[in-house]
Parts: sequence; structure tokens; C-alpha cells
Amino acid sequence: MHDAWWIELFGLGSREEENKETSIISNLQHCQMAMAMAMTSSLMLSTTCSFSFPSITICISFYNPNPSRRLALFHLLSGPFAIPQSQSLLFGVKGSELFRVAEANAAENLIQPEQNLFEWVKNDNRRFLHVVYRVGDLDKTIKFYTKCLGMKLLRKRDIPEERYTNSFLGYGPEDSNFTVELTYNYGVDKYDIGNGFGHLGVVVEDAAKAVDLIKAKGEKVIKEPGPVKGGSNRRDRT
Ligand SMILES: C[C@@H](O)C(=O)SC[C@H](NC(=O)CC[C@H](N)C(=O)O)C(=O)NCC(=O)O
Repeated sequence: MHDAWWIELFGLGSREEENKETSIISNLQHCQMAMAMAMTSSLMLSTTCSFSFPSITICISFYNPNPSRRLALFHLLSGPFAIPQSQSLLFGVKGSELFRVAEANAAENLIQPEQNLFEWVKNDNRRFLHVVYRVGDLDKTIKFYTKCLGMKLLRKRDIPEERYTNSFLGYGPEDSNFTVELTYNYGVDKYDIGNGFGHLGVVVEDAAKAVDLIKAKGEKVIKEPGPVKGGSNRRDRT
């Protein structure tokens, strides 16, 4: 089994889509990841496949073929980083009905069924800002995120006096969207990765098409979509 660090993006579908399948094998190479900000999370149904790229493995989450409103949260999975995330108003009532905040550290962190998630989000505007990881080849990683995953390069900042360059990528402006911040340290072309962090995940409209595109771009899919080990991730209301 590879050292697995991955962030899974859990899509949200209708309640009917209970038969979730996710299989993720990831092997992050030459990268080190750090949390940028903590939030509370909801674990959602998704079907995920993953593929490797020199600096990180991305897990693509998708649903079984029935059309459904796909909503997404990043979920940072790992021992020390196993934290909750908050739902977003972007996902609407259907999303909020189905959202469940995964128990993170203690029972008091759990959103109780009677609590109104909209009130919570209105009264707390904290959100994920970015996740940072160091890469040995900035241009190659940017090309992967943009050409294969459709992200936009939002900005680059070169700090020659500190001998590093940061690049920010995402699916929207940083003032309202979670982004990936890539750090390139001059002259450092690889990193030893630990085994505590999970993975980075992306939700797409059609994962099969996304995987085909990624393969067509010459990237390697290390695990085709398939049954999740250990059953569904969905946390039904208790
Ligand atoms: C722009 C802002 O969002 C940042 O995150 S800069 C954070 C800063 N990054 C660096 O100094 C990059 C070079 C450094 N040698 C490194 O590899 O991190 C920073 O605080 N880095 C430390 C960290 O743990 O992220």
C-alpha cells in the first residue's frame, strides 16, 4: 500500500444514491502538505477514482449514473488533520438537508439535527482558505491542475529573497473559493512525504469523462472507480 495522503472531495447527491463506491489509493510523491485553515466538515457520498501525478495523487469523486445535484466539500483526511469542514450556502437547502457535520474531535462539535445549518453558517464566516503543498516541479504541476482538472492559475508570487515561488490555483476567486497553493523552493526538486495526510480531491460532473481526459493527457490513473472499502462514508442522521 502506498503512503496515502489525499483530500477527498465528497460530492452530495440525492438520498436515493446510497450505494456509494469509493476506492482511493494515493501515493503522494515529492510533496509536503500543510493545513492552511481548519473548519468543520461533512462527509458525503461519492464514488472516487484516483490517479497519480509526480507531486500528488488526486481523487476524483463522482456518483453513480443517476443525475443528481452534485455538491462538494473538501475533506482533509489524515490523523492529525482529521477535522470537520463547514457546509457552504452555495449548496442550497437540498445540500444543507443532506449535509451532516462529521464528528471531528468531540460530541459538542457535532451539529445536532435540530440546529439550523443556515444560522450557523450566517453567524460564522470562517471557511477553508487554501491548502499548501510543496512541489518539485511547479510548471508541471500547474499544467496538470489546469489542463487535466480545469483549475485556473489565479496568481503567482515569486519571493527571490526567500528563494521560493508560490502559485495559487482553484475553481474561482480566492475571496470565495478554496484554493491550492503550490510552493516551489528554488533548487528543491523532490520531497519526502509522510504518511499522515490524506489526499486532495475534486468533484466533476462526469468522472468517467474526466478520467478519460486525464488519461488522454498522458497522466496515469492508479485506481479506476470501484467499490469503497469498508462500506459507505455517509453518516446517516442518528
Ligand atoms: C501567501 C501565503 O498564503 C502563504 O501561505 S506563504 C507561507 C509561507 N511559505 C513559504 O515561506 C514558502 C517557502 C518556504 N521555504 C516553505 O517551503 O514553506 C510559510 O509560512 N511556509 C511555511 C508553511 O508551513 O507553509
